[in-house]
This record gives sequence, C-alpha cells and structure tokens, in this order.
Amino acid sequence: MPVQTSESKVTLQHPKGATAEVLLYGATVISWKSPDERLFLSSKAILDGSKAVRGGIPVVFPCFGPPSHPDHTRLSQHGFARSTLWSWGGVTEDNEKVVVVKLALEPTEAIRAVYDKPFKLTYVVSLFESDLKTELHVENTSGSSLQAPEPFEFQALFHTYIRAPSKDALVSPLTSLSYFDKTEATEEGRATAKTETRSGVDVTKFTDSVYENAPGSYDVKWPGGALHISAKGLKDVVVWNPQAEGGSTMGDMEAGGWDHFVCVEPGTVRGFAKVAPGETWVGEQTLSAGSKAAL
Ligand SMILES: O=P(O)(O)OC[C@H]1O[C@@H](O)[C@H](O)[C@@H](O)[C@@H]1O
Repeated sequence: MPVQTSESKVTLQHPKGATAEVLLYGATVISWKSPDERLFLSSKAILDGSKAVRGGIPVVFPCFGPPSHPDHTRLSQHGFARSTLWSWGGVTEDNEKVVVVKLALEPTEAIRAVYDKPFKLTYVVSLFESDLKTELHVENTSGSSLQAPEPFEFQALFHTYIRAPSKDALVSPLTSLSYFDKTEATEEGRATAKTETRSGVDVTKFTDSVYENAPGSYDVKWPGGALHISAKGLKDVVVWNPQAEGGSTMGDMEAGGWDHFVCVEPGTVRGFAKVAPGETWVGEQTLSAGSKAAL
C-alpha cells in the first residue's frame, strides 16, 4: 500500500523505498526517509496534539514569530496551523514516480475565536524517489457565500528541521544577503539589517537569522552528507539553531538535540503576502537527497 492512514497519521511509501509520515495534527511531516532519516524529531516531541511538534516540518501560518500584524494580535507565536488538527484530503497521485497526498484546514470555532479571516488551507505532500515536496495553498474564500470580499495578509513558512551534525553543517549561498539577527540583545539590534559575509553559514553558536529576498535554492552540507532545498513563492529564509543556550530551556527538546539539526526555513516572513478574494497563494519547498544534494 503506497499510503496508509490511521486516526492521527498518514504514511507514504514510494515504490523505490522512500517513506514519509505526516501527522494530521499541524499537517506536520515528522519523518522522511530517503533512504535514511533526513529530518530531526526530538525524542521529547509531543505528538498527541496538545503542543506544536518539536521537529519535522511544522507549518507556520498566518504569523511568523510573535504576531506583528493588526489582524493577528490574538494569535500565538507562529500561528495556529501547526497546532490544529487538519482533515484528510485523500491520495491525489500514486504511480512509479510519485505518491501525493492532500490535507486541508478551514476555520474551526477555536480559530474563528482568534482569527476572523476567510481562508482555506490545502497542504500537498509529494514523495518522490529522493525528493520530498510540500506545498501550502492559501485560498481566500471571501466573496463566495455570505462573506463580503476582502483581501487578507499573512506570513507563511516551513519550519524544516534538517537532520545534520550542527557543529559541521554549513548553509549556502547566503552571501551578500541582508539579514536580521534575532539573537541580538536589544530591539534596535534585532531591527538593524546586517549583511552576510560568510560563504557558508554555520550554526555552531545560538543562531536565529532571518534572510530577506533570498535565492530560493539552498545547500546544507557537512562532511559525508548534504541536502538541497528549493523554494518557490517564499522570498525569505530563516536559519535557526538554539544550541544549549536556548535548547536547554525547551521542555520538548531532548538533551543535546541541537547537535543533530539545522533549521533552514523557507518562508515569506519579512512583511506580508496578500491574497485577493477568490484567489489562492501557493508557497512550496522541495527537499532533495539525491543528485541535487552534491557532496
Ligand atoms: O519554539 P518555537 O515556537 O517552535 O520556535 C522556534 C524558533 O523558530 C524560528 O523560526 C524562530 O526564528 C525562532 O525565533 C524561534 O525560537
């Protein structure tokens, strides 16, 4: 069976051996094997739907970090998409090349209590022999039925925890890009753009950097391993690793977990994306473990 579903999880199996697991909670991809595990999932991650998952690929929508948009004031950090149960949308493709599944999220009562924008989210996960593609579709459903047409603004990001030794991993190419360093101690420091001068960005110290207008094609390399990430519709990228400084304060992070991942997070998070009534915005990332991930 290429796709198996349970009450809480969807498991995809590619005919050539790759697998992926997606929780309905948060539409969180928690495992991708091609052929080895490529994502980091904390052994202390909570998977019962009571807290956003520490690892895999949490989906950040409609705000990144603490809310900064007037429409988002009642939301918590990174929004509700990663901490809401999505519904199963079925298998849309299943052949020698790819296995594709779909999940959906429409406003629930709990969401409406904190966010009143008329949206429908669709999450499409495609498992290829050595690639994993995730697509987020944000539809503005206003203008249909009883809701008056109105555009809305949002942020979106794939919070991808790539399994890699953080003491050796380098992310590139980010040279010459402007970035905002969220580890700076002051508000002014965090709001002042820096320019990246490194040809490979390491995460050997606490790192929380938001790169703007990034190229949408990234390599993560370490001795003996590599992964390629390509992004479409997502103009920014965040590089994050809390190291012991931040990681040891997180209840759901295993001890030393920060040694085993680097988060490279394509998103639209500096400013906002806008979607007009009846229109759909799409952001996608493809993780490649095959030939694109040249060592
Ligand atoms: O602990 P959370 O809510 O999953 O967030 C983890 C990190 O996510 C990153 O994307 C942010 O840039 C960091 O500032 C944040 O600490």
